[in-house]
Amino acid sequence: MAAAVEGVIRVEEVAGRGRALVATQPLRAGEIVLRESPILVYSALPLIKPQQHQNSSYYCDYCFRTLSSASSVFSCPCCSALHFCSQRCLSVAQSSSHSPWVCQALCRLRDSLSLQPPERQVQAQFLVAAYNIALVSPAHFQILLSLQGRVFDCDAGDAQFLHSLICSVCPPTQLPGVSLELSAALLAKDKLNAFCLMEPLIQKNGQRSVRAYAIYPTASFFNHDCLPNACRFDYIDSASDANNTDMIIRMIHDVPQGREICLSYFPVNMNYSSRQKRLLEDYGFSCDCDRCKVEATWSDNEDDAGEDGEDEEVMEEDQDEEMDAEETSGAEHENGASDSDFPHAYFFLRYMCNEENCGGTLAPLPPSGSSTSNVLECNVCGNLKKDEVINQ
Ligand SMILES: C[S@@+](CC[C@H](N)C(=O)[O-])C[C@H]1O[C@@H](n2cnc3c(N)ncnc32)[C@H](O)[C@@H]1O
Repeated sequence: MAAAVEGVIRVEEVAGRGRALVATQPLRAGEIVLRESPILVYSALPLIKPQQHQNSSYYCDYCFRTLSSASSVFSCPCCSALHFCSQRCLSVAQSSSHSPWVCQALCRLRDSLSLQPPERQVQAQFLVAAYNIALVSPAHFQILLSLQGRVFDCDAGDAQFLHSLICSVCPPTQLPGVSLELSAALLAKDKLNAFCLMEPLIQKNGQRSVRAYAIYPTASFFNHDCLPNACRFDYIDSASDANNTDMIIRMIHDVPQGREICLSYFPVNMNYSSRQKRLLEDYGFSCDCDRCKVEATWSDNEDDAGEDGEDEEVMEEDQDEEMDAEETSGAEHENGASDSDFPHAYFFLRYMCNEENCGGTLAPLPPSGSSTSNVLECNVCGNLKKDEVINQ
C-alpha cells in the first residue's frame, strides 16, 4: 500500500465533523497531498450479468483495467466467471481478492442471488470481499473496522438478508467473529467511505457508470465541503502505472497551514436541495458550509426538492440535479439572486469543467519548483485547460 505524501496533511478531530485531514503547512494549488492504494476493491457489476453481457468481459477482475481483446483474457480455472488481463493478475488474485474461499462463495452466491436486484448482488460482493480481507490481510481488516460507520448507519433489512446469505454460503468456521452486527457495521463502512472508480468514458445517455468501488485508509478521513479545496484523480486505465487504482488528491487552490482539506462527495454542480438530501440520507449529516449557508436563502429550493438521481453515489460523480455553468456563473439567477448573493460564482467559472455532461472539477497540474502550473486538469474527463486567471 503506497503511503500518504509525508507530513503535509494529518488527521485531527474537528468538533461536529469527527476525524478530518488538516494541512500541516501552507499548501499550493496543484500540490499532491495524498497518493495511496486501496485496501479493498470490488466490482460494481452485479454477480449475474445481464443476458446480453454474459459472454463479454469489460475489465480485469484484479486490476480493473479495461480488457482490450478476448485473446488477452485469462479466466479463473475454477469458476470461469472472473477474467484477468494477465497471468500475473490471475495469480495475484488467487492469493488475495479471488482466493479459493472467495471463488467458492461467489459461485454459491450466483445461484442464491439470481432473483435479487443488482444493488444487492453488489453489496453481497462487498461483504465477501470484506470478510476475505479478514482472512488474507488481518491488518487491512483492522483498518476497515476503524473507519466511520456503525451498525445503524446501514439498512437493517439489507444487513439481515446479506448476513444470512453469507453464512449459508460460507463455512462459518473460516470466518472467526462473523455476526449480524459485524456484517451491518461493514456495510455501513462501505456506504460512508467507499469511493467509486468511474468508467472513463461518458455513455451515449450522457452518464458515466461506476466500474468498481474502493476503500482507502487515509482518504476515508476527508470530510465533505460543497466548495472543496482539493479533488481526487484516478487513472484506472493507465498502462504505465502498476498502481492504477491509486487515489491521488490534489489541491485546487492554495490553502494556509491549519486549514481542513475537504473533497466534494459528488459533482460540485449539484443544487442545494439535492446536496442536502444526499448528504443526510447517505452520510448522515446536514451540511452548513459557506456555500450552503448562501444557497439556503435562495427562494427556489422547494422546487427541486425530491428530484434525486438514481446513480449509486459514494464520494463519487453523478448527474443529479445539476446547476449548469451558466446558472452557476450568471449575473442574474432565475429567482432574482445576483452574483452578490453568490460569492462562490468565481469557483465555478474557474474550477468547473465546461465540457458537456462532464460535471468534473479542475485542479492545476502539480507545481514545478516555485511556480504554479497554468494548466488545469479535469478530474472526470481528463481535459486540460489553460488557466485564464494565471495567464492574465
Ligand atoms: C468518509 S467519512 C469522513 C471522516 C469522518 N469524519 C471520520 O471521523 O472518520 C464521512 C463521514 O464524515 C462526516 N462528515 C463528512 N463531512 C462532514 C461535514 N461537512 N460536516 C459534518 N460531518 C461530516 C459524516 O459523519 C460522514 O458520514
